[in-house]
Amino acid sequence: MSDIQQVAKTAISLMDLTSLNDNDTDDVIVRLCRAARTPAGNVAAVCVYPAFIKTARQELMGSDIKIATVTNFPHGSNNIEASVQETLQAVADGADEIDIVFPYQSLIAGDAGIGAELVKAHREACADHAALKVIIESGVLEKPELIRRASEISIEAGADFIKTSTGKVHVNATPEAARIMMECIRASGRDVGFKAAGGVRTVEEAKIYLDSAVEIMGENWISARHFRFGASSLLNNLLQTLGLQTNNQGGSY
Ligand SMILES: O=C[C@H](O)COP(=O)(O)O
Repeated sequence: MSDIQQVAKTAISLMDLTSLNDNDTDDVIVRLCRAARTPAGNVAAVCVYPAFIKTARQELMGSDIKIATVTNFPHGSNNIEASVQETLQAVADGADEIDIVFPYQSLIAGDAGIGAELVKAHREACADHAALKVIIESGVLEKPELIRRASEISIEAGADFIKTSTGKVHVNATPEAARIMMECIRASGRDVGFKAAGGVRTVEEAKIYLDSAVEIMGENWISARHFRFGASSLLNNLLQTLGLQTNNQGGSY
């Protein structure tokens, strides 16, 4: 197996195979869950809207593939009570992982406190039942000091992962933001993971993030416990890199 094929195989095992479209249906999510079991091994998780947790649960029963969902999504409101209700419901419905959007607009406006409070409240809501992944929307925060601040606040408040992006804004994951975020994880000394999400579509792009992760966190850190790709359109490219046939010609979920 060539180096790039090894990257493709690793990236499959680290993928949150995502469908977060307004026109998603049960059928779309069933197909997503079937695609999640690839000839090169299972992806780490599927990521779906809360309305489809039960469908995914049923389809993935008996597999090791986690069910991730999104709350406070995609705008990152500062409404703690409403967003916590969404998370509690998602956990009750059987989500294994909750990707919440940090109130990034509040941080840009100078309020760091609300982000800390919101993440802490979601930490409590997830308790030991679900992993908490915090989306900081790095492309909108834009400035390195804001990306750093949102990462530090989220880590301090109990995030299990920090995640770059919703995939719903103009600038999503970038290698620069990824480096800043992983450097914050390293500096914190905490057992926190990183998720590059939004706009990652090729094995070559995936390799850039993995190379940075190895450089900053070390090779042993790379596993689904610590590193994920959130992607709707990466899987076909990885399977093609491995010389495996795919039925989904569109390459996008
Ligand atoms: O969390 C994952 C993102 O929403 C996926 O974004 P993407 O559709 O650009 O791959």
